[in-house]
Amino acid sequence: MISDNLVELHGLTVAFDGVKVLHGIDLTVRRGEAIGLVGESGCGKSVTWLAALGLLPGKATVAGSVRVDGQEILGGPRTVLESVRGKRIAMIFQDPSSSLNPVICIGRQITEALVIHRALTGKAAKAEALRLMDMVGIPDARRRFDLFPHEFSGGQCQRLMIAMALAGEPDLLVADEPTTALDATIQAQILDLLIELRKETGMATIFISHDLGAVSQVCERACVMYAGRIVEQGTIAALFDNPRHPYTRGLFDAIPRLDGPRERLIPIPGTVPHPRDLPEGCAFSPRCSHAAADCRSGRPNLSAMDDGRLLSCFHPVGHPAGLMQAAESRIQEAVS
Ligand SMILES: Nc1ncnc2c1ncn2[C@@H]1O[C@H](COP(=O)(O)OP(=O)(O)OP(=O)(O)O)[C@@H](O)[C@H]1O
Repeated sequence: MISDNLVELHGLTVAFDGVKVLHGIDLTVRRGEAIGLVGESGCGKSVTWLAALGLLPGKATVAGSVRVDGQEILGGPRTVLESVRGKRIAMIFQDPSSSLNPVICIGRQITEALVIHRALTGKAAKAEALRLMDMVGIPDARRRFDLFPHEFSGGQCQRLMIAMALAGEPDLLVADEPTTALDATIQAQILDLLIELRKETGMATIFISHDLGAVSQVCERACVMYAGRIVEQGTIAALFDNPRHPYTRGLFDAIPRLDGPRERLIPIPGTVPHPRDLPEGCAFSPRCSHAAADCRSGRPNLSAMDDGRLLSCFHPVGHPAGLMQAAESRIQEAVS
């Protein structure tokens, strides 16, 4: 029987030149689901997936386990990793130039991906490349098949990068800040495209973003990362309505809200520590207004709460599960 779990990360750690930047990430991605990874710059969001896909430079030391459909891909033969990368799991980045070759026309680049991942050739490969260009919303694909990346706009290059990623019919698309470099209207279009493609193909999505609003549109679940660890994980509803880690709350307080009276934005004081200089105990404690002596001496484990979320905090904020569930059922009643 095929398990519901598509990708399982267990104790994933990464060090660069002996300095640990990722401290044992555990995360299960189920088939078809969309999970957001959020946190300030430098928290380890990108490194998590670059490590899982063997895309980090040679100086990185990666340990732990990455299973795809139960098969270990970390530290195994290169052929196993290559059979997964691009085909089972594809990754797209903020900057399309990291994936698109400027001196090869777009049609050929997508066709080559189809040759590699799906062994399509000739007319069949071209027809499929055109279908993918059409699917990601490139108008007049047939006429633009022979154009080069610089002949497309930034948003269209992002769409073309997504088309290349789809060439292998991946089970999981990892989208690393895919909209950050785009203006607001194009950002919204790319988000809609990701949502549509997931509906159409049933692929799972990891959405890495600073933009909590975008995460809530695309994902059902989110992981909040801080200093190389997951500090809170739960459904979008649970995290947005009732953040329990002071860091999650801090991220929300620091963004403008469009859905209510304009409140003062409260930035989180201080900055993310350098991985070389992590404080004792909870890494967030020096920036946390709720921190007590125990936070500075010990580090809380990531543990399951009554409402199903995972939390790593000795002194959570917000409401315990019971109150939250009552609030959720009131919301349900109000909308039904
Ligand atoms: N190639 C590298 N060599 C050394 N350190 C690195 C390398 N890549 C990442 N790091 C370090 O690993 C840590 C995690 O970086 P990562 O890029 O995963 O953060 P992030 O949460 O994705 O941030 P951003 O949102 O800015 O991309 C940071 O301290 C970063 O400086």
